[in-house]
Amino acid sequence: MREKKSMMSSAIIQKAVKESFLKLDPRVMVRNPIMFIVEIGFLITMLLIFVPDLFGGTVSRGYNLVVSLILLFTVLFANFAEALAEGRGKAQADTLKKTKQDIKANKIVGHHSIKQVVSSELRKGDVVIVTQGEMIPGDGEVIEGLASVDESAITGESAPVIKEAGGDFSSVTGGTRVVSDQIKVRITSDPGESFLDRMIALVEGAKRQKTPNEIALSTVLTSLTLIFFIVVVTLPFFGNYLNVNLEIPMLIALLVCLIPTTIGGLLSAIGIAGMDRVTQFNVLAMSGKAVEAAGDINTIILDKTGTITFGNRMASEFIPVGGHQEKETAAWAAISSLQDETPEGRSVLELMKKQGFTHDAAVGDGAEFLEFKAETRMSGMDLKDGRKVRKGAVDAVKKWIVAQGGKIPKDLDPSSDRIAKAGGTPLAVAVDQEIFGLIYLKDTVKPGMKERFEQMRRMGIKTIMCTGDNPLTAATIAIEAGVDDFIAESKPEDKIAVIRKEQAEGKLVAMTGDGTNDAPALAQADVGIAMNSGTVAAKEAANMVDLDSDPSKIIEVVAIGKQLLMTRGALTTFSIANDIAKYFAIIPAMFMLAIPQMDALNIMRLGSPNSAILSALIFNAVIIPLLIPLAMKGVAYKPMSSSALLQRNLFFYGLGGVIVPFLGIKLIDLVVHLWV
Ligand SMILES: Nc1ncnc2c1ncn2[C@@H]1O[C@H](COP(=O)(O)OP(=O)(O)OP(=O)(O)O)[C@@H](O)[C@H]1O
Ligand SMILES: [K+]
Ligand SMILES: [Mg+2]
Repeated sequence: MREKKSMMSSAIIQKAVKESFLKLDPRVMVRNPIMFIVEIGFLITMLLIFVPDLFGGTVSRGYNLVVSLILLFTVLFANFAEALAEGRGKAQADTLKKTKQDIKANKIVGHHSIKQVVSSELRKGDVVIVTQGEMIPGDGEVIEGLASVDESAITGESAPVIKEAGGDFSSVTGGTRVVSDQIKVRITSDPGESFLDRMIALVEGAKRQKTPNEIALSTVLTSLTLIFFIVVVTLPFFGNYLNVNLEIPMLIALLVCLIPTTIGGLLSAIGIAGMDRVTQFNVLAMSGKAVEAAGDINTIILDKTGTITFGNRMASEFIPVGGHQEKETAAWAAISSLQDETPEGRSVLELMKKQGFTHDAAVGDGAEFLEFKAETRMSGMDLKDGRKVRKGAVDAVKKWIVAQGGKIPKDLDPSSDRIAKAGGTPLAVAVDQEIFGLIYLKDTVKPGMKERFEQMRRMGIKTIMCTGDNPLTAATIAIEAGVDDFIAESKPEDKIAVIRKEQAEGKLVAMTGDGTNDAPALAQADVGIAMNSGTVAAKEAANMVDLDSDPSKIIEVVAIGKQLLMTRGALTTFSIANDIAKYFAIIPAMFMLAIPQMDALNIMRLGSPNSAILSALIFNAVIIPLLIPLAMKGVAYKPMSSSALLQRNLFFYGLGGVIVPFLGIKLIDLVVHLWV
């Protein structure tokens, strides 16, 4: 995916040329009513080449030939724009399809036996073992072990990433390769529904649907076309009344010049290219609608761990409280983590070993494990002898202790505040009614966050950090990262509540997250961006997946969305403004053909009525390919408020749209007039 910087290869261009002819098929053309009318115009004038007086006209075969050729090229240019925009995605899809071969899989059957199957036989729920050097046969979740995985086939990033059971780094993608160790993976998708399948369909544009914005604009443009059609069709009656004979090819030329062919020809290319820019950015957008919504976002919700910080929260210190000893704190912390497969849990056991502490190994026998839940914000063990061991967020453990009639040691809060003020996460360790101490989980803010959030502020976007962590840690990280606001101790439902509240105020909300606990909020947000490193649940709930797992990339996604909306707006403005000049070229010419005394109307001083009409028509055709680069690359975007941008663009493309064709038509006429 990453080898895609070169904008257009000659292979893509060749293919697009071929496609532009194939798209002439009327069954394809009707989907674009504006260009379909041009195609009909082409067919009628072509007919007139052979039977010039079919409608009683006097226009020569040669003139009809020229008009019909210009119309043909107008349609071909529009088709070419669309085919070119589709081209890169199709080429990428071909590369991805090569990745998607049948992979050998070691499926676990029964209790311990392993059966070799091919990846296409795997179903949701199957468990496979993948060892160093092997390809992961399907999308899934690591349920046991830890391995480094080369995901370059999907993300283009060559550095391997660590995948491990439990926590937010457990999801693996089919078609990627394990480069060290061994993992047990539970398959989460049926054949044909994998991430790679979805990705292929996306870049191929197979499932491309028009966005609501696009549909609205198409409707307006089609209505405009209909109005012009009615005007042009009724013109001959006026002509009759004035005793002026208006020729059919001239009327067709007039109609084609008046209807918004520029935007009509480029509209779908703009949309496809916008989606493509997002993909080039290593973000998979499930719909164009999401990309456009990103362009209008007012608020962004981010989670803290793994999004703003690196998220590899490691235990770094045991801090005893209430007169206990460090070794007791370490031992109970370890016991609470014996079966805790989260990175946090495992780091507790590692720290205990590193610091030379031990715990009574027999304590864990026959104990019942309570896995970490975002709702309880605790994990632990119910021991066989009835004792309950817990570790978790300090406020959660405090509540648990109080509920059992226990007391909170005086030195707990000062110690936990010290950790929190340093940006760390304190976990309290408790047994029954007693708190033994704290675990200091360290985490670091990713570099460059402050600048990025500052950029968002300039775009007029508010950033809110939502974390399950305590208010003090949250405040420290919020200040360090430079977010506008934060919400601490938030459970999954609180994240949704924040989003709903913003939405109720009429705001469009984006959310980035990686955890299973983020999934509901990702679904509720107008734009939900999941990290590729995140859990399967998060990725399924979101409408975009960032393959690089870089949450700050949301800025670029917003910028691309804005750029897409702006490009469409700018070219629509340009297209409609354009028609004014054509009007001044064609209308006088038509009447001058019939009433030579109307020469005063020829304000553009064009060579002859016939050359004026051809020049306007040629300009109308060539402006489409000339604008293809702009449609594909998008108009320039700088972070500033939407209204300032809108004014700037209206001025630039509106005025430009009026002036450019006057110059263009005049120039073309200087040449065309030599022959006509
Ligand atoms: N394995 C664990 N055992 C016990 N408690 C934990 C464990 N992991 C995290 N916690 C506690 O639960 C809180 C919420 O953790 P979680 O990872 O769900 O946060 P979150 O809502 O995703 O927010 P963020 O990811 O932004 O920190 C943590 O701040 C921590 O205090
Ligand atoms: K036009
Ligand atoms: Mg999280």
